[in-house]
Amino acid sequence: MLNVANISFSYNEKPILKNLSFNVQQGEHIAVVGESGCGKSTLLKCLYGLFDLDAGEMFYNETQILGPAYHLVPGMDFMKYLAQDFDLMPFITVAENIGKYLSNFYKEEKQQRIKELLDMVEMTPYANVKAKLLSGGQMQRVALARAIAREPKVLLLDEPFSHIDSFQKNRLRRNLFQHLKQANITCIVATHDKEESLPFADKILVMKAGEALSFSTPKEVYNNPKNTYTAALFGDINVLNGKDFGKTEKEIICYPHQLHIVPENGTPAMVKECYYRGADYLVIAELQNGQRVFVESKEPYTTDANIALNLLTKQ
Ligand SMILES: Nc1ncnc2c1ncn2[C@@H]1O[C@H](COP(=O)(O)OP(=O)(O)OP(=O)(O)O)[C@@H](O)[C@H]1O
Repeated sequence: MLNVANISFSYNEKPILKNLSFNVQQGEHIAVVGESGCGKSTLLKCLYGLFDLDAGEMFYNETQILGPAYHLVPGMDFMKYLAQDFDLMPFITVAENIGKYLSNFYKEEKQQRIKELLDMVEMTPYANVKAKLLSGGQMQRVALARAIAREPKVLLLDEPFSHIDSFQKNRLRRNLFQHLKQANITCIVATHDKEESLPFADKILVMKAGEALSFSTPKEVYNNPKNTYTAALFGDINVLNGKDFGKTEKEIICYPHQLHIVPENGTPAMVKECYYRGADYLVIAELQNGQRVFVESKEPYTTDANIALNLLTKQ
């Protein structure tokens, strides 16, 4: 188990992490989410032992995670940390980069493992290409394969798919996260992308200005966001006055798919903008009090069309 207890950290006296605590069971997948600059990367670096904490403690089972003041070479050997820069060796091949930390003693096993990893990140055709000739997305895939080559106990990933195009991203995520689950590797991923946190994480840590706002399952965080900050991490949101929609609750946070356009007996609104999104349309409509709201719709609407809205929430 990874146990993080009341940790705080500052860069040059500027407080960045503020009294964070959470526990992660072996094999769990944690997504760390929050607006840019809230401290996600700094948290991963602290967890890896790259910095000395101002306060608090971190343990992996009985081993305390300590910073550079206690280690000649910072970083814990049972963990792998994949930073946003990939740090590949440019003049050796893709296969050699992936096998860099694998033992040369068992040559056949090493080649087999490299083959498996190349397959997983869909880089087999590039096995013999020098790393310096790869695109950013290809480098990121090789760096991912290298990070898990020796099966760490804990894997820390900072925006691991940021350079990978959407054709490959989803498949790659499924390949990687399934592999980590099967191998019982604990995985902590800093991400901006709800497609990465909601489907794969066991728990989501929501951070704001270095503090933990919540640490809960994706369903709980998404369905019952404690505040507009949390809800807005998953896309457009509406903050409605419940009374405008026949509810008693005063302030209601809802997503565009929870507002439905109905034929009649709804809250009147006028369409202002309409955007095609592939599977549906995002309609921006104005209520009679002037508030603009986001509504998901199967049909397109023209500007100035009069519509009626129904709010579907638990309240
Ligand atoms: N080496 C550093 N020295 C001083 N301040 C830093 C350093 N690295 C980061 N910071 C500051 O610490 C804060 C947190 O940065 P961090 O990179 O951890 O955020 P983040 O949530 O990962 O952001 P992003 O999502 O944009 O990657 C920011 O205000 C940043 O400017």
